Amino acid sequence: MKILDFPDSVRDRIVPKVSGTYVYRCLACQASFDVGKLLYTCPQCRSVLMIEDRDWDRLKKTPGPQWRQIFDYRAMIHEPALKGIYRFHELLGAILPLEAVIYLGEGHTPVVQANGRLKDWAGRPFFFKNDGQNPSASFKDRGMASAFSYLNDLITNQGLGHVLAVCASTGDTSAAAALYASYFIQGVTSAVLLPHGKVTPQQLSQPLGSGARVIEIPGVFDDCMKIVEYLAEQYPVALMNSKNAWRILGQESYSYEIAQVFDYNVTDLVVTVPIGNAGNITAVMAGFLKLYDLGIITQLPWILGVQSHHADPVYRYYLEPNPEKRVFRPVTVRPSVAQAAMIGNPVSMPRVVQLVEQYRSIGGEKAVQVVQVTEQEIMDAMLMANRNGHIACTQGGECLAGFRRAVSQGLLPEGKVGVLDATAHALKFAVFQEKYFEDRFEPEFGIEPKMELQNRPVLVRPPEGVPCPRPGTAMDSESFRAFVTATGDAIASILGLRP
Ligand SMILES: N[C@@H](CCOP(=O)(O)O)C(=O)O
Repeated sequence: MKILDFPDSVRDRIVPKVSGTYVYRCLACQASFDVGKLLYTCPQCRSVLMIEDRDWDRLKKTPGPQWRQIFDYRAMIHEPALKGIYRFHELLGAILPLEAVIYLGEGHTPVVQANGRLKDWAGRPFFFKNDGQNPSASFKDRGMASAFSYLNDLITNQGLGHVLAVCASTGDTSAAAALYASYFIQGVTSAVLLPHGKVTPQQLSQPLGSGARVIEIPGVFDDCMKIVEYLAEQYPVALMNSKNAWRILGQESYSYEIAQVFDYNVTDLVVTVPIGNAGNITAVMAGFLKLYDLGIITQLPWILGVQSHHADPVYRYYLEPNPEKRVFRPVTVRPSVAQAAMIGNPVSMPRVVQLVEQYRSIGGEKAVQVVQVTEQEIMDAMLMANRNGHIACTQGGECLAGFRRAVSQGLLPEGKVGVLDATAHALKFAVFQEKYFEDRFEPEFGIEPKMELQNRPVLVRPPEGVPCPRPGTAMDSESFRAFVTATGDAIASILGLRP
């Protein structure tokens, strides 16, 4: 749609202008710092940072209904920079000129309703939001679009020289960082740090294919994270993990899209996310709080965080009902099929603590809840989902298992509707499906495959004496007919077909 075709009420707001004053805000000491340079922790007290718009209140001059119109109409303009997360430019990147935006097709992922069978299994109606349909096949692309657009602005407009983008990863973050870095013609290269043997082959192939330097170390993600934090403190590198507050801003788009898809009526929704490094739940809460503050939504949806019993520090923290008595203790993780969330010391924990408090102060105690699920539940739920038309990864399975668990524990009253985060594409985690189907899980996972959820290929050969096709060798038509008939009949018998 051309600018002149938009209604007068929104026309001059469709293409956003640079506005606002962004600062890094330290969550502990409240000091603020210029966003003109890369910063990941507070130089004064070393706590994590969030990005704050000092001129936020200017956005309140636009009433909520008008914001909704602007965002809805913006979906109709053919401007690449506004096709992805920057449809919500004013909320997550107001200081960035559109020319700096890196758009690789991220965002606006499908929201797919569960069919009746799956709804009954879960106990409540729900939708999956398929973030595996992002360009590198996970939700991390949202945050990377933001962090790399910011880098692009520093390079093109603020004289930053060559940047080495580094990250620690369980797989998805590295795939996304390497993909976005590879888009730059000059100025940015990437190096990713992975725990050796704890990333699926599909995930390992992604940064390799994008040309990143891939470094593996013994240990788990938490160990890799400590090393990249050290690198970011000691060397001139750009840290692309969600410790980087620009990542959080981009991931807020997940909430904005949910609000938009549900016509900004999110009152009954239970937005369900797995918790790993906790950047995602941070961004989701921050996003809905911003929408609420601007009157774009009138009530906050509930948030349900889910953790495996093999990596559950956040769940344990909130087990203590008295906020005064809560103490955060990192845990030593055990093997998890929800490998992306196999994290014992989430870097965003201080952000979570503050945002949960803020969120609950508006939405009530139940507005944020955290549940724990078993590895068995995660696998069973993922397979159930995918047998009912979805493409959920193991973390998507974790969400469904958590949602179902919350229903069975009476945490989600009648009338609530889930929106579950399928954080990555199922294909990235196919190894766990294979282990389940072939009953090859190592004992520490504690997973007993259920026969009704297993599936194996069946090799059908024609009976002795019937010729078989061989690659590169032509068959005469009579032999080929004999092969088709014998094999077809054998398959029909397996499938129980009658002529
Ligand atoms: N699961 C993550 C872990 C790192 O996450 P980040 O969002 O903090 O960068 C991954 O895919 O690596």
